[in-house]
Amino acid sequence: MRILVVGAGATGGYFGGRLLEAGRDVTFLVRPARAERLAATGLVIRSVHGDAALPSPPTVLAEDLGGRGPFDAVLLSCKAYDLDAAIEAFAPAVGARTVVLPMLNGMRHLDALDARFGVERVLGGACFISAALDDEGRILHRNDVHGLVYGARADGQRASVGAISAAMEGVRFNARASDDVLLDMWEKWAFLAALAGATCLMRASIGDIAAAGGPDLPLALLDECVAIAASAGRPPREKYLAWARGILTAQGSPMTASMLGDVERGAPTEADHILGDLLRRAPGGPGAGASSPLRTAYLALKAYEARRLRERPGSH
Ligand SMILES: NC(=O)C1=CN([C@@H]2O[C@H](COP(=O)(O)OP(=O)(O)OC[C@H]3O[C@@H](n4cnc5c(N)ncnc54)[C@H](OP(=O)(O)O)[C@@H]3O)[C@@H](O)[C@H]2O)C=CC1
Ligand SMILES: CC(C)(CO)C(=O)C(=O)O
Repeated sequence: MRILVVGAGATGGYFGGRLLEAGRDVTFLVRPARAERLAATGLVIRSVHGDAALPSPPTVLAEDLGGRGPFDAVLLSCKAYDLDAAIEAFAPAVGARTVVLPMLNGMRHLDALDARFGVERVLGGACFISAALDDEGRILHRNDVHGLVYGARADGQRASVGAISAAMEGVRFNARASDDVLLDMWEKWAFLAALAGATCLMRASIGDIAAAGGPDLPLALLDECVAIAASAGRPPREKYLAWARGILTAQGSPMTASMLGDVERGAPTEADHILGDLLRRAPGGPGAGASSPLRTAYLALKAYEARRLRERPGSH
């Protein structure tokens, strides 16, 4: 299976790197700066599950992709705000039998991918990991979770899902084909939105929020997100919710959403994709819960973005 991994950042670099480590036919679609860095240093992963140093990982720039023919699978790992440009960049790799497996958080990217390639080309997917790049461009795996779930969204995708499962056999992460991948995505989205909303609003970890006596905040956010998921016909399973509530209120937990890392670095965020899109889908419309915690968290992030753009005009 020829796999094109779009982006070699935290998630693309980790899961693509693990596939490459296992000897799979992987090429990374990257932009020039990342291509230069990977050529100089290789792809380096630091993880509790074992480090990897992959010299000269195969890379391709968008302008050279046209001559490479269609790939069998595209693993999409850009941030949501780069989605439109990324779609145009990898489109030449998508042929009549290619499937796209997106790893982004949230859901709205599915609409953009379906519109460009057709739903029959687009699987559902989500990844479970906490990872980031360090100053040297190495991938730091920051917890002990490394899962990738994927599954069919349309008739006729069963064979592609089977082929992906075969390609993932023996790799150093947990791969799982799901019979209800949209539910998996909604569950992760509801949890992440609560985590991102609470940790970005408080600029603190889950443990710090609990120590301040505020674990009701992530729980209220979760309840709101769960109600939106339910109104979309995808109520999270009780077992998942029990897990999520435990994580969101754990004493001493250093957990934050990767979005807080983006804020602390002064980087753009996926606030619209993760929080704004949930609000847009809220029963009664985005304005219905004017004083809702989700709306407050979203506004805090939009205010951060407004300030960022004011202070750094011309940035993303
Ligand atoms: N980090 C985490 O722990 C987790 C993240 N996620 C989700 O995964 C998604 C990706 O996040 P993450 O991996 O952290 O993000 P990163 O910013 O670390 O990586 C994204 C990569 O995509 C690349 N990219 C963007 N546009 C293009 C393009 N047109 N062509 C080629 N490469 C491109 C960027 O390249 P460049 O280097 O040139 O900027 C960057 O390296 C997000 O939706 C996030 O919410 C999900 C679970 C955990
Ligand atoms: C919650 C987490 C770490 C889980 O994968 C995540 O997706 C993120 O912070 O972006």
